[in-house]
Order: sequence, then C-alpha cells, then structure tokens
Amino acid sequence: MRILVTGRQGQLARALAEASEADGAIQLLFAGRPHVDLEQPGQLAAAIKAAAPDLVINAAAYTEVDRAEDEPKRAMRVNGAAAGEAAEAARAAGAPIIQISTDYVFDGQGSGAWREEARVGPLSVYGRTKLAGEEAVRGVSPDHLIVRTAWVYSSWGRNFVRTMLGAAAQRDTLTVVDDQVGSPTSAVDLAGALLTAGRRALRGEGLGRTYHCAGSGETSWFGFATEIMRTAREAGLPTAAVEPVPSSRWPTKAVRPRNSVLDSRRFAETFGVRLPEWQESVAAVVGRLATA
Ligand SMILES: NC(=O)C1=CN([C@@H]2O[C@H](COP(=O)(O)OP(=O)(O)OC[C@H]3O[C@@H](n4cnc5c(N)ncnc54)[C@H](OP(=O)(O)O)[C@@H]3O)[C@@H](O)[C@H]2O)C=CC1
Ligand SMILES: Cc1cn([C@H]2C[C@H](O)[C@@H](COP(=O)(O)OP(=O)(O)O[C@H]3O[C@@H](C)C(=O)[C@@H](O)[C@H]3O)O2)c(=O)[nH]c1=O
Ligand SMILES: [Mg+2]
Repeated sequence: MRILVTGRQGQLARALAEASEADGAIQLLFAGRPHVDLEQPGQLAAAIKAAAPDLVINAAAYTEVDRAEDEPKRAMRVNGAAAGEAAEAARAAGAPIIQISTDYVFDGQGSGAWREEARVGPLSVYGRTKLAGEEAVRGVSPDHLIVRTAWVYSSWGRNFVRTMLGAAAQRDTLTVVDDQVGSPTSAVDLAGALLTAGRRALRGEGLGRTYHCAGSGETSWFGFATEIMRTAREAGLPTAAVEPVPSSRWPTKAVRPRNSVLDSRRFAETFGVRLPEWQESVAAVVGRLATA
C-alpha cells in the first residue's frame, strides 16, 4: 500500500512514519516543503499525480492558531484550497483521501462531547479554514474520510506537552486556563488508528463520512498541564506548580472553543479502534522525552 502523506516534519507526518515502520506492506511517500509548497497552486496535485498512491493522507496544515488571525489568506490557501486540490488529484489517481480536521470547527457552546453531525461554528480563522478544507474535500471526492482530531501532541514538533515541559524548566509556576475542555490526542496513537482506517477504506469501508478520532476522556488545558507535571515528576524531569486561571487571564488573538470534547464512537464502531485514555498516552510521551 503506497500512501502519500502531505508535510514531512509535522507531528502527524512523523508519527505516521514511525507507526508504519514495522509494517512492510506500507510504503509512505511524503509531499512537503521545499519541493511541494501548499501555497503554490498545482504543486501538490503534480506530486500526487507523479506518485500514483493508493491512498492520500492530507496531514499538512497551517496550524498556528493565533498567527492565522493575521494571515487569513495564507491559512485559507493551505487549509482550504490545497485540501480541495489534494482531493481532486487523489480522485484522478483513483485513491481515497483522508482529510485531517479539527475540534476547532465547533463553537464550544454547551456541554457533552461533540458528535460528527453536530452543527459547526468555528470561532477562529484557523477553524474556518479547516472547515473550508472539509467542505472542499466533500465536494470533490466521494472517496474520503474526514477525520477530526484534537489537542495533538508528541515527543517532537510544536505542542502543548513540550511547551509546558520547556516552561517548567524555566519557571516555578505556570498559569493555565481551566475553562476550555477538550480531548488530548497522542500523534502516535492517532497515526496507528489512521493506518487501520486507511487499510479498511481501501476495501471500500467507511467512505464518504466524517469521523472524530481523539484520545479517550476529557480535561481542561489546566488538567492537561497538571498531568504533564505529575508524569514529569515521576520521570525525573523539571516540574513547576500549575495555577488555574480563566481564559480572561490568558488573552489570545484567536478565540478557542470552551468545550471541544470529541465523541469518537463512530470511528471505533466503523474501524474497531478506540484511542487510549489520554492520561495513559501523556505518560508514554513524557516518559519517552525523559529517556531521550
Ligand atoms: N496540532 C494539533 O493540535 C491538531 C492538529 N490537527 C490537524 O492535524 C493535522 C496534523 O497536525 P500536526 O501534525 O500537529 O501539524 P504540525 O503543525 O506539526 O505540522 C504541520 C505540517 O504542515 C506542513 N505545512 C504547513 N504549511 C505548508 C505549506 N505551505 N506547504 C507544505 N507544507 C506545509 C508543515 O510543513 P513544514 O514541515 O515544512 O513546516 C508541517 O509538516 C493538521 O491537518 C491539523 O490541522 C487537528 C487537531 C489538533
Ligand atoms: C502556553 C500556554 C497556553 N495557555 C492556553 C492558551 C490556549 O487557550 C490553550 C492552548 O494553547 P496552545 O496555543 O498551546 O494550543 P492551540 O494552538 O490552541 O492548540 C490547538 O491547535 C490546533 C492546531 C488544533 O487543531 C486544536 O485542536 C488545538 O490543539 O492554553 C495557557 O493558559 N497557559 C500557557 O502557558
Ligand atoms: Mg498553538
């Protein structure tokens, strides 16, 4: 199975490389910068055509949530237009596409976990552009899986776990918002689940639908930070005290949803994979960073 993955150094791209290492039947091909720039129309389509993959996973995205508020055109090109371009080229190659999307398509109102058919209402440029990517893919290729995930972290790249551990090495106290709840997701867990779903999509299963796939359970950013510090302490890494604050005390350019917990049951029922409880995966990633 030849899988073309967009991006190369992204958290998910690297996790896919790791998750497929042991599987000799999977060959990953990466389309990323500098050769393939998603801001340049046509580059991704040409790469997909040349690679003739069995499956495309569109993992690359403009993910800088606050910066996107100042660069809506660039974010829309990368997250919206390039996703449509990927879907067109995948369809022309006869390959299904897995489009990765985000919990930030929701407005965060209400309580309870979001189901796939719930009304979307992005609060940020990032969320609006990712929603545009979903719509572009749905409009172009029936052979798609749209997979929304959330709060992705890993032992590499830019993410909340590494930010908190880095900050703990510098400061005694971290202040973290406790009024935004969601579903922390390990990139390595997600990658394994996507490879399973991809194999089944190639047999025609589950196509043409939207799924949520995130770590099990839920927490606030404060709860997430507290657990990161607890596991860091156990692993012998520097730690800091964590102080809960309301969002009003941590102003950001982009507005984040209050509640973006995802209900991942449909993905589990369709593909037979449920991600571990989020605390378990935090321990795995922090442990890995401690022994690196
Ligand atoms: N991170 C998160 O918390 C969440 C992410 N998601 C979604 O999951 C997917 C994977 O995210 P994640 O791996 O964390 O993202 P990262 O921010 O780690 O990586 C983004 C990737 O996109 C690539 N990229 C960005 N702009 C361009 C461009 N113009 N041309 C080519 N490549 C580009 C980057 O390339 P380069 O290596 O060259 O910089 C990088 O490989 C994305 O679709 C994201 O929207 C969904 C929910 C949560
Ligand atoms: C670093 C830091 C952040 N915060 C707050 C700010 C914000 O409300 C929340 C999370 O901040 P971050 O900027 O790390 O996370 P953010 O960039 O919003 O993460 C999002 O990224 C995109 C790509 C997604 O798709 C989402 O699922 C989500 O993972 O924590 C603190 O309260 N204290 C801190 O020290
Ligand atoms: Mg961020």
